[in-house]
Amino acid sequence: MAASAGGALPLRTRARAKVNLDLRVLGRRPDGYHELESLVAFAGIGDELALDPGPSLSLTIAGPRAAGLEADDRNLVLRAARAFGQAFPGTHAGAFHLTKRLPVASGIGGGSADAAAALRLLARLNGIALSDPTLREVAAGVGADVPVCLESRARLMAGIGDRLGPALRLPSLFAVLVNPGVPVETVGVFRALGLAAGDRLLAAGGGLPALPTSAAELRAVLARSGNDLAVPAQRIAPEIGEVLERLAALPGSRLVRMSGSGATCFALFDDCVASAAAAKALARQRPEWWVRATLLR
Ligand SMILES: C[C@](O)(CO)[C@H](O)COP(=O)(O)OP(=O)(O)OC[C@H]1O[C@@H](n2ccc(N)nc2=O)[C@H](O)[C@@H]1O
Ligand SMILES: Nc1ncnc2c1ncn2[C@@H]1O[C@H](COP(=O)(O)OP(=O)(O)OP(=O)(O)O)[C@@H](O)[C@H]1O
Repeated sequence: MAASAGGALPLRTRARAKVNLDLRVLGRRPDGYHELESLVAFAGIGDELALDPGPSLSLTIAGPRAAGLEADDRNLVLRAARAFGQAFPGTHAGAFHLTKRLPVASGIGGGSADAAAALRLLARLNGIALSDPTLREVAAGVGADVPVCLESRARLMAGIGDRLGPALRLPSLFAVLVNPGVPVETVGVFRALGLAAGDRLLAAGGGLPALPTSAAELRAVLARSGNDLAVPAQRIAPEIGEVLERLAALPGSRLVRMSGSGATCFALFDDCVASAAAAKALARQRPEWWVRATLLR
């Protein structure tokens, strides 16, 4: 991208994929939203967002996953930027350019990561701290996953995504992420869970007993939990069943799970040699699927 009219180079940030390492649904609030508890990590892969500071707000989109994603007012980058402008009157914006690499509506929060990336760039441009309470409110107003994506650090997420624990230094996990190419809308998966508003099922488990010091220890902790949205998501997208089966059958696959509301699933491996070989083998089996080896941390 060329330098902006004022000579300043565009600001850039990576919008990393969010992965729910586990996810418990505790109940449904009277307003219809679901109370969750989830250990969230972030992948090395993601979209990229650039901001060329200037007088008017705009968005262009390119990249391998841009097809079908409109740069209109519904786009989460523009929604986040408008909400920022309303919360911080008189601040500067400019021309955003999004390179879309993550599959859309896939349970790894691509749109939320893009919205959070827009807020990070606007905060940097206008000298606002990421810890600013108004910025956090803006993030929560754009979407449930946006607050955790603001810093994109591993942490426990609770409430409807608005209660965040401290950033965690998790052991790095060697993962393969797989999406079968079926978009799954989050709202439908929560609906398929079938809870009535006001249903309160479980008390919060309180998260990790102690911070695991090795990937094997973390995997052992994760093996005791799951993703409560996997069963309703499979009713909507039965392909998820095949993704989980194929991931589990790969040599060296240690733990297999769906992220968020699906359909992206992940498998964990001992090292990058095993995860790279597994990704290659699965891409050969199912060339039309989105398959990526990456580090989660
Ligand atoms: C499933 C997760 O991805 C886990 O990280 C998130 O909870 C979903 O986050 P998100 O995609 O940012 O969700 P939003 O765009 O805010 O909400 C989409 C819809 O999902 C439902 N929703 C979302 C979050 C939540 N805790 N309870 C809900 O019931 C609501 O019907 C909402 O209208
Ligand atoms: N920049 C964007 N990138 C992706 N989706 C966007 C964007 N802007 C708006 N959307 C819309 O937001 C919806 C959710 O997309 P997203 O890719 O964030 O889903 P997701 O990965 O399932 O999210 P989550 O894991 O947070 O539930 C889609 O219907 C999509 O059309």
